[in-house]
Amino acid sequence: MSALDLPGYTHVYSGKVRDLYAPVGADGEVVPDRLLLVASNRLSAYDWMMSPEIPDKGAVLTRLSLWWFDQLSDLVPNHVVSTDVPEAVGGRAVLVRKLEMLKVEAIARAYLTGGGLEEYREKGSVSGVVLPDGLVDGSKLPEPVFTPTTKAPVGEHDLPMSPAEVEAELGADVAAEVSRLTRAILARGNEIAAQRGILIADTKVEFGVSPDGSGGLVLADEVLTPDSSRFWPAELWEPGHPQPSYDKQFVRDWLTSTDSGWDRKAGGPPPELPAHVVEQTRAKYVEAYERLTGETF
Ligand SMILES: CCOC(=O)Cn1cc(-c2ncnc(N)c2C#N)cn1
Repeated sequence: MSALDLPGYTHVYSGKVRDLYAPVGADGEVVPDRLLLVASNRLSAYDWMMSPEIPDKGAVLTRLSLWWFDQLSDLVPNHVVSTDVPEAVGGRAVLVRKLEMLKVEAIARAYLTGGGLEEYREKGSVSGVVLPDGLVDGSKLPEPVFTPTTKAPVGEHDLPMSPAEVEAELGADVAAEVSRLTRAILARGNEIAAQRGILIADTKVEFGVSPDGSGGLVLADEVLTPDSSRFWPAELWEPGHPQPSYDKQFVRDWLTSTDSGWDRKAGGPPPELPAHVVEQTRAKYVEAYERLTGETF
């Protein structure tokens, strides 16, 4: 991905679908306590970057994340400073407080699938939490479970962290608070989402602390979006097999159909997405936003 030339900002880092910039002062120095978090229109599926991009995806997910930060403000403070951002990224960027980020991917699961299901099938537990017998793909868990991972370097996979490893990294008190907050955020998310026809199977949040050590945990990054979480359509939930993705199913279905001509196992990149798949996918992001927030995109 080529970084944008944003007057007044310098590019810091690019993830798969989002980019970080730092504001530069009139003196040409980087402003030390702010960052610009930009959501692209890029879509990742099956660990490949899709082409073309999905129009408005960045703006929809930015507005959804801002809405969730507000819904969660009684639970935890957040890093949002302002949406007064350069026109080139208007609507899909947020000016945030620069924090010292915890070196733990704070993941909570309300439904069992993916890596959590694999661990359960091996051990009867996930991240040290023993689960009831007989759970299957898509089973709802008795309550959300904290299943943290490392923050792996680019190109490597995040690795599960045991409770002891999390405590060694964060200290016992902060580890307990990160676990409590992550589970509370997912529980709150599902209280709201389930009423609007969406199940949030799991989510990844990130916390930071103020560089001067003042205050407690601050919720950062993005929150409860289809990029950081598994969104499932509630009306199609049926434990016992992989659930359809709320937002990525059109892409997955087309890529795995004969129409695409793609052989995922062959290891080559996927073909360009056809216009109808791009449009249907955009519509699902807008639909998720409008159903959850009650606002028109
Ligand atoms: C490419 C987008 O960034 C990330 O994926 C994760 N990330 C977040 C930070 C961060 N660093 C300091 N302060 C913050 N408020 C944040 C935030 N959010 C760095 N990487």
